[in-house]
Amino acid sequence: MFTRSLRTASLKAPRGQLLKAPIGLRAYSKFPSSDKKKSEEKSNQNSNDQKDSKEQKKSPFSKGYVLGALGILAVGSTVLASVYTKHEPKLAPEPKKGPAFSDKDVSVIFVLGGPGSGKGTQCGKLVNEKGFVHLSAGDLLRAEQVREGSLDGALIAQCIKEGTIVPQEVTVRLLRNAVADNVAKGKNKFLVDGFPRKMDQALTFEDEIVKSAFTLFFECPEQVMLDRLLERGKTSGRADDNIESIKKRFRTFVETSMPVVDYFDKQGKVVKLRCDEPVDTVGNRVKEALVKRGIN
Ligand SMILES: Nc1ncnc2c1ncn2[C@@H]1O[C@H](COP(=O)(O)OP(=O)(O)OP(=O)(O)O)[C@@H](O)[C@H]1O
Ligand SMILES: O=c1ccn([C@@H]2O[C@H](COP(=O)(O)O)[C@@H](O)[C@H]2O)c(=O)[nH]1
Repeated sequence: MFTRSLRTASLKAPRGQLLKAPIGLRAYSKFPSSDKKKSEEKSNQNSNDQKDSKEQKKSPFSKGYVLGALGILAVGSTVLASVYTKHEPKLAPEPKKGPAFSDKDVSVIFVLGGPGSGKGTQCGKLVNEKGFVHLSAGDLLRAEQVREGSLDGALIAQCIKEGTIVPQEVTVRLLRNAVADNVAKGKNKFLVDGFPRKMDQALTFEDEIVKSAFTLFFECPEQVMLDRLLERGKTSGRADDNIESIKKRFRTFVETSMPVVDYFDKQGKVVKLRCDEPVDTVGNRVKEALVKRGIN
């Protein structure tokens, strides 16, 4: 009530004069008026009210009708909604897709080992002697890094320099494309070199591309690898063949990549080879290991 009177206060009028404010406000007006005026006003008010109530009875859009209709609509829509919710079909879980290729048609050997253990060198020999396709994850990343229009170039460059692992989405995508391109050309024997370097990569590759046949693991003392990499760094032009990056790569290898080797080892799928001997000696060991696994 006080609030309503306050609202009328802005309507300035001489003392005793009726304010031309809306009906609701007039009722709360504090300004005095004569009795006659009061009774005239009251009778006007009553006749207005009677008119209103007659009109309300006549019109289908009167307050009562509208409120009633709205109520019916509200109840009806609630009932309908509950019926439809009950019968709404539940979303079926997405079916698991499985690898793109069967390991009966496509043969993948993972080649792992510390940086500088000689993976690339031995893969090169097997390409010439056994007709494998050599896919080096590092080479694919380096090519992507400098590819015009690549969105991942800067990220790849930073990971390589820091010796960290590029997010799997990037590397798995590059490998998936490379495998598919080669399969389309009728090639089906792959050496996947320097991959998987992290557990998520191993799981995604085997879930989405193809299950690996086994892993060749090159064991090599750290000092030997260091000497080889520093020597290679004199001519390789690689951003990570320097002492700072090499130390970081060694740490990543032990902390992040060795768990992958252990994971496959527990499945009996790792062939371990010493590789701190001349290239051809190591090469012969590799070939013997392949023969033992049925690859001639
Ligand atoms: N058995 C070996 N004896 C001596 N030197 C070797 C031997 N194998 C490879 N090398 C040399 O060591 C260096 C590293 O070899 P390679 O590039 O094959 O290693 P990697 O494991 O592929 O390294 P990264 O993981 O860094 O690419 C090369 O300069 C290579 O010529
Ligand atoms: O699966 C991978 C493989 C490589 N990287 C990055 O590339 C460099 C160099 O790899 P090399 O096999 O020695 O050529 C490696 O240190 C990683 O930074 C990767 O992220 N994921």
